[in-house]
Amino acid sequence: MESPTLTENRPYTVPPFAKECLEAAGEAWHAAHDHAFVQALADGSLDSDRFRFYQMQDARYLEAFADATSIISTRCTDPDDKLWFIEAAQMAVVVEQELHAGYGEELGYDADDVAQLELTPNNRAYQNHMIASAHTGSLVEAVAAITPCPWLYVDLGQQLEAEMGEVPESHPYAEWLEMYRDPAFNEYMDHLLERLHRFAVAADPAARERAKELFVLSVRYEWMFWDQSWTKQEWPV
Ligand SMILES: Cc1ncc(CN)c(N)n1
Repeated sequence: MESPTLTENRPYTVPPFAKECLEAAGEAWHAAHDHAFVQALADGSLDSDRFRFYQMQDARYLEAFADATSIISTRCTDPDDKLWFIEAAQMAVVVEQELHAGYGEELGYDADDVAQLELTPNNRAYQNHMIASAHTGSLVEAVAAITPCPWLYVDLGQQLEAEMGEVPESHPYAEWLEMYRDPAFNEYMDHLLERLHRFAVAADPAARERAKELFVLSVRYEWMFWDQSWTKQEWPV
């Protein structure tokens, strides 16, 4: 089935700059949706070792996402923007803790195991990319680098919902699938994409171009995150 990911049909507003970013990411966006890890996660055939690998790396990734959004909050001058990014950081930490509590118990790891985990090359590179953009980019660049994280998953959750319908209780990854199709994310996306667009309008053309590049890089890193979990990536030396 052709993924509906580049169409206009989303239950939240996609302002012009966000649309430009999405179009720039085109092929990588589709590739991330179509990765073998995602297909296996959706049809339930993914082995639990790969899922465990993904979840543990992801718990650490979400800590970096929370750090990046916290840094962005310090760079916002508008109090509503500041608060929104603080809340986004808080939400990422809460989600991470829920993942530990739920899948951690089932898959046999705890918060200490996650803390001691060696990050894969791809995870480390993605984290550094977000944190560096948050520190050194203009506001629109900083936000562009963190946007694919929620957007790609929300898009994927809604695409899978359209394809699969209700998730059977017996599905091994039902909780994960249910989480990213939660309609509460539509409001989150409205707020995030509105800010991305507003910061782009306030930026100069060169910063807008750089922001688009950072957005595309994050989409590529999203593909690489699935891939590292599929191959259980290790450092080559
Ligand atoms: C790597 C990654 N990207 C996105 C998400 C969804 N917030 C996540 N949990 N992990």
